[in-house]
Amino acid sequence: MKVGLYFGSFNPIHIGHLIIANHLAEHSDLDQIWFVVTPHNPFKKKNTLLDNYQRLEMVYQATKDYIKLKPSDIEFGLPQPNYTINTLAHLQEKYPKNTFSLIMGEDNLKSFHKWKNYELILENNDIYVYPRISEGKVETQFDNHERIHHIDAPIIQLSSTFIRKNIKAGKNVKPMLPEYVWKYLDEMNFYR
Ligand SMILES: Nc1ncnc2c1ncn2[C@@H]1O[C@H](COP(=O)(O)OP(=O)(O)OP(=O)(O)O)[C@@H](O)[C@H]1O
Ligand SMILES: O=C(O)c1ccc[n+]([C@@H]2O[C@H](COP(=O)([O-])O)[C@@H](O)[C@H]2O)c1
Repeated sequence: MKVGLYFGSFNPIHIGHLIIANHLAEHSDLDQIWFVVTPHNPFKKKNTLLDNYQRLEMVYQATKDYIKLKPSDIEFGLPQPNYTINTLAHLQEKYPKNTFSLIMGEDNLKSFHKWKNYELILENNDIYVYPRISEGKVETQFDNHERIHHIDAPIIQLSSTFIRKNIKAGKNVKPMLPEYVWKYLDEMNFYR
């Protein structure tokens, strides 16, 4: 089975994440897309980060009606911060018959040369890159790379940071979130 690993903090999952995963589900040869909820991104501080299981529950609820989209808690039991190379090794050992590719926004490709053992990731895995407006440049070493596939799809100007900031400022963010996620965040008073 061909699996696209969509790694993320998902703090919280928003409709942009769903549009991206659904685009890959509909327009690529990936059989499934696993939303891998990351306990701790090595490049990010944890101050506004919700609990792992709360983020996982929102991902579960947001994806449950999509047959090819699955939540994954595989990183919950792995050492933190979570280096993707370690998770890939763990997954490949656990599911030797699967082929794993990565899915990421273009912002992550711009810092990909700083990831642990990124050359090894590229030796063994394809990467699907979703366009995103962000600061910085993609390193030239990644230009026309045979493992890196740029997706031609509508740009989505949405981020979890923007949603968190707007919730804090008391703004209505309902259209940016899956229905369950909006209700859950509202009831729990998160990010206020
Ligand atoms: N609007 C978007 N367009 C393209 N890629 C996106 C978009 N939103 C998120 N992604 C990608 O989805 C993955 C998971 O993202 P993440 O959970 O960090 O969301 P985020 O909106 O970037 O969050 P934050 O604002 O907290 O950094 C990353 O690879 C990120 O690049
Ligand atoms: O492996 C690394 O060196 C590395 C460096 C930065 C980010 N990552 C991973 O990239 C994923 C995207 O994170 P985020 O917070 O942008 O959603 C998440 O799973 C991080 O653990 C991984």
